Amino acid sequence: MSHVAVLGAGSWGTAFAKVLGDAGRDVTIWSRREVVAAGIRETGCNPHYFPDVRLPERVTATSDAGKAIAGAEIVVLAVPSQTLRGNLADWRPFLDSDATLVSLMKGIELGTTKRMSEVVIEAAQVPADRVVVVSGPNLAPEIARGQPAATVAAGIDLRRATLVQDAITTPYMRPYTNDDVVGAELGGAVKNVIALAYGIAEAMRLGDNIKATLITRGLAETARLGVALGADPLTFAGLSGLGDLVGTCHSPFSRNRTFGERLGRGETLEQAQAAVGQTAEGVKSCLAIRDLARKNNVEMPITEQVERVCHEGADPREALTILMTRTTKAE
Ligand SMILES: NC(=O)C1=CN([C@@H]2O[C@H](COP(=O)(O)OP(=O)(O)OC[C@H]3O[C@@H](n4cnc5c(N)ncnc54)[C@H](O)[C@@H]3O)[C@@H](O)[C@H]2O)C=CC1
Ligand SMILES: O=C(CO)COP(=O)(O)O
Repeated sequence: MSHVAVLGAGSWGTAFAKVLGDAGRDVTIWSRREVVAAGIRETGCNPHYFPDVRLPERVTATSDAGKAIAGAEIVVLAVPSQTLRGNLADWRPFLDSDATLVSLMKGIELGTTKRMSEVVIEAAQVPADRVVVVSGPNLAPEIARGQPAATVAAGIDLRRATLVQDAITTPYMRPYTNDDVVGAELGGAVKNVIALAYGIAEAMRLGDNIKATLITRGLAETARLGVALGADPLTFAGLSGLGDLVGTCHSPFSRNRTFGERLGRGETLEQAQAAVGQTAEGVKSCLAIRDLARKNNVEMPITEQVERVCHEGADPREALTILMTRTTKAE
């Protein structure tokens, strides 16, 4: 069995590599920074993300992307959504003509409003059936510690989705296949925006009723956009929809929720960014999702207000008033 390359040594790339290793795969992690790759090789842990989590012996690391990718049957992409296109331009010469590309990203590209699998298809110049999206309630710190979780491997080619499912099945990870790539990706990207709103509500101590409302109406606007783009509405009731939305909103590990809490306490975007450090995809993706919704004549009121708070300096209290005083309508 050939090895798996995981491109990106951040929080999810590292935890995902551990899952693959625990499932019996040989894994090479690519890190942009040699110091991180060397740290993994020398200590068997990723000292920058999970210093207390021992990676399986089958997991190694390099800062040479060509070495990581060469001969890999599965190439996992675990970088920030907004850098993916540029990264793939560098990696394309190394990609095998039949490798399955796995997208872990939960964002929408700024400017193009493309989903991550669309970016992969364009930038890596591969047919759509080679891409599998993995998405679900998968907070990396829990998975790195072996706490149980489930996820979805979504691909239009069931053979490749099953290949990925098999490669990440462990006693603590239960993956399901699905053929709704659009639904899986939108669920993952929009839940980050809703988690920002949830975090704001949490910090402002607005109560549990409004937090439940944000989850429910957030899912409604996610599904509205998804259906307009061809997704199966049922996908949004699954792990990559409701599952991820609830998991992210509830978890103190969520960078998006934490970012929202900081905004809700009155911090600026820059202050919140400096404090959170890691990728909080919703902050940039809220712009792209708002644009995608407008292009498709889909109403996404929560996303609109999150974008105003993040990028237009709107006061969260005013954003809430706008949401609460919209024209009343049927559910
Ligand atoms: N952390 C989590 O619990 C989960 C994250 N995700 C998604 O996975 C994706 C990656 O997130 P994380 O690993 O958590 O983020 P992270 O912030 O922990 O790590 C991102 C990694 O990308 C690297 N990076 C930054 N700029 C880069 C560039 N220009 N080129 C190449 N690499 C660059 C960073 O050095 C870091 O190693 C995101 O789309 C996120 O939404 C999905 C499920 C769970
Ligand atoms: O996608 C995630 C859990 O499924 C991680 O969420 P955050 O990026 O908000 O930490």
